[in-house]
Amino acid sequence: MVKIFDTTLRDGEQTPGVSLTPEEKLIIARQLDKLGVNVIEAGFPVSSKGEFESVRAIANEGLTATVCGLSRIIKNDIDRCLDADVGMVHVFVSTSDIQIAHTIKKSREEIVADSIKAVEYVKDHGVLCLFSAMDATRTPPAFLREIFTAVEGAGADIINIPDTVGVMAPSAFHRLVKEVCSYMNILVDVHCHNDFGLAVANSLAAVEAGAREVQVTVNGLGERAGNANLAETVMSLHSIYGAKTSIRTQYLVETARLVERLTETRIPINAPIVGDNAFSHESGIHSHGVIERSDTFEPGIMTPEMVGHRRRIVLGKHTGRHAVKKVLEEAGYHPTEDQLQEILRRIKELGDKGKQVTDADLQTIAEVVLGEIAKGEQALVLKEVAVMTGNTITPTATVRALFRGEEKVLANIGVGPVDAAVKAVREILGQDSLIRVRDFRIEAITGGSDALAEVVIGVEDTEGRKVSARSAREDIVMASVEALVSAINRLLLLEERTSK
Ligand SMILES: CC(=O)SCCNC(=O)CCNC(=O)[C@H](O)C(C)(C)COP(=O)(O)OP(=O)(O)OC[C@H]1O[C@@H](n2cnc3c(N)ncnc32)[C@H](O)[C@@H]1OP(=O)(O)O
Ligand SMILES: CC(C)C(=O)C(=O)O
Repeated sequence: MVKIFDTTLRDGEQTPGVSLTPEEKLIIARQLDKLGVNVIEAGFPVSSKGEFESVRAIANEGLTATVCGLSRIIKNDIDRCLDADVGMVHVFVSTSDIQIAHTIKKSREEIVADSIKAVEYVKDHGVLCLFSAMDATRTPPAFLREIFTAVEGAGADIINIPDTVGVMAPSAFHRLVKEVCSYMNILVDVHCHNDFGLAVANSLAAVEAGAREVQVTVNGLGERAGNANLAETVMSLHSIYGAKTSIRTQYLVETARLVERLTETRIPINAPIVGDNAFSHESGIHSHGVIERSDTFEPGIMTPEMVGHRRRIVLGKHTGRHAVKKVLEEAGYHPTEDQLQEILRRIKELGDKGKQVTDADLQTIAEVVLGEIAKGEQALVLKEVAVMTGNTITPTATVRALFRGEEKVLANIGVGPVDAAVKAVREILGQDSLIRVRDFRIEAITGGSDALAEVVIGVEDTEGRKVSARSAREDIVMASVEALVSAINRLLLLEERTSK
């Protein structure tokens, strides 16, 4: 069993530009608990009043996970953690020569003595103590052994080997962790940074070498290039190493998207496990294989269902006949072989022009080729859009539309006119609407200030059905609203067709 120590709310929040409100931290903590992490490092209580309150709220939430607070080897830092009611205090101190000389500026003897005092003080208060030798991977091994042995003697429950600046190669980290495990009698934990993209590989090497706890963050957030990514580490442990963790993997995508939204840090489309493309296939040969049997072109030992994702066949320049037939059938169309070839030809024509083939494009092509134009009634019909913007007013949009035959007029504000208009359109659907905008891309397709703007919008419902649509206009607000309305109509139609 490998324990999962999540530090999204501490090191993850140290991502430059990210800062969470206490309410947002609590929401994430609840989700991490639902996911099943063993430890939630909720923050660094001494760093601010808000941070202290936030850690205390999480510690008193009645979560199953142990809630941990970070502390320097300073009594006041530890007191703030204890006052915040945490179940574990994580004390850390620099141990590498470079950090000792330029940050903490104490002798090694003082550092060892203060570390012992800090650990004893934590243990005197009856909570768990985790000790980190910061910059362990650039620390002389003999000094690392000296300080780890000293804090173990002082009562530490866990020691952590951080690769603070992410400089280890997996083979070297394996050797280091193995050596530390050979002389420690308590749980060995690792904390890897991703400066060379090796944080997950190093965490896995550490587990192979005997570490039984790994520190990770959702979406790999953290200082600089971030920490070991939780989903990648956990799924590698489960599916490749056959190791057990307490993680309920079916919540991995849900968790990643929640953190993406609250931290406003976008998950790359090709991110492993949780990225939009993690189980998407466009090329004809792959799609054909996957339609026949998914593990022809997927790992198989990890499926979308295992992580709460969905498999998608995406159409474009590289598409083949089998994929188009499958996607059309799922949308309720049954073309003949000739019609299928014609639809495929038109899709490739769009792809050759460098265009993304949206779901709305496919539907339009299919309806033209199958002679089914304008068959379905549009659920949402746009009547009027008005926007106000400027340097002294808050951008505001008013939208008048028919939604399922009922006329509605709604207004909203936004960071800009497009945002305000998009929000107003969403309001038309009602408060309970579970449709949300997932992708939004604006491109100028001609030059100059009168350029034609092309907008591609993707919307998604709670079932994970995704639909994209485009519009092109000189007016960027109108292009955005039209693309959104088109995408919403297509999604509502898809919901109707697929729930029959
Ligand atoms: C690798 C990591 O991620 S470690 C965690 C890093 N996270 C953070 O720093 C986020 C929160 N930090 C903060 O809010 C602030 O830095 C605080 C409140 C902790 C300290 O703020 P300030 O008192 O203004 O000090 P500042 O941040 O400029 O410098 C750090 C001080 O801590 C000392 N320090 C650093 N690590 C330790 C340690 N483990 N034990 C004792 N002292 C330490 C430094 O020597 C320096 O002391 P000095 O002021 O006497 O020179
Ligand atoms: C506090 C320690 C574990 C840390 O964040 C690091 O070394 O990167």
